[in-house]
Amino acid sequence: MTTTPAPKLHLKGITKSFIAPRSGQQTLALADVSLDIEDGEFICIVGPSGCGKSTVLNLIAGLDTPSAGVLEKDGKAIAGPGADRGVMFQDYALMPWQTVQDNIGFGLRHGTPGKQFTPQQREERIVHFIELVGLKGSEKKYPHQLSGGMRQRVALARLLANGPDILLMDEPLGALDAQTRLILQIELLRIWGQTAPRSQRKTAVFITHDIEEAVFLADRVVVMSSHPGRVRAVLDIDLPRPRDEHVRAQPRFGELSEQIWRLIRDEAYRAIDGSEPTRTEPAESAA
Ligand SMILES: Nc1ncnc2c1ncn2[C@@H]1O[C@H](COP(=O)(O)OP(=O)(O)OP(=O)(O)O)[C@@H](O)[C@H]1O
Repeated sequence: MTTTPAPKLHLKGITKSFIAPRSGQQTLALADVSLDIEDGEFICIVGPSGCGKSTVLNLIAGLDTPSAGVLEKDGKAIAGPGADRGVMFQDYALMPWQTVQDNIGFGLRHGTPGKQFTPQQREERIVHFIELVGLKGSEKKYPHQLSGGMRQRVALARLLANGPDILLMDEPLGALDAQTRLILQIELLRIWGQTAPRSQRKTAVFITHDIEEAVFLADRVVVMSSHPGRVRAVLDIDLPRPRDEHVRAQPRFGELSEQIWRLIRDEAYRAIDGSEPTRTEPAESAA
């Protein structure tokens, strides 16, 4: 009898409550969130503001613990942060007093249990990842000398240099201008390895508010709803890979984007000002 391998990430019935220290008021951020993510999958999570996207990511990163439910990586409970899961945020989180190469090499210098690099290995990795993210020639620059897009390339190189097998990204492109963002979406797929076999790709969990970004990047899009945060739908993005900017012109790209927008628009309107959307077509039930 053959046994099926455990999913890369397994979330079952996850609940997360926050209790305000002073008032004692409880916020139910997540309720009964279940999701399996396979090795090498690119998952995007979208949903209205406050639906718990960052909370899900922080739990997987081990930066917080669930109030209830099962949270496993490779069949083992996630008990805290680890070098096997790298996190990248919107605000670069670079050290301003260090050069590009020193920022990228930071985690390598300090090492992690079971993962130590010799000085030569460190140098080789820094050079490799600087080239991979397209920063050759900027090694000695400081963050203030870089554009926002270049800073996020540094953050991505630092994330990859540490060799995690899961990439956790919380709106990493959210602060960039529209053109830079489109370019970095394409770059991210290249760096992730969309032309490589699935077995060589890293598992990626990517949070975004941008529906088209999610459709462009993802193998599957998880749509969340809020109060409390739940998984409302999981959509397969059946657009072929490798993808480039031309995929946006495909009718299927528009259909998928529209389908996701229909799932979140009522809550998105309410999150802004409590208003209801003006309907231009019959309301659709959740998938
Ligand atoms: N440390 C915390 N203490 C108290 N409440 C929290 C904490 N972190 C998150 N929350 C609450 O949990 C809910 C989910 O927050 P979370 O940041 O995960 O949502 P989100 O979908 O990532 O939001 P956004 O899209 O605005 O970034 C919100 O109601 C938020 O106020």
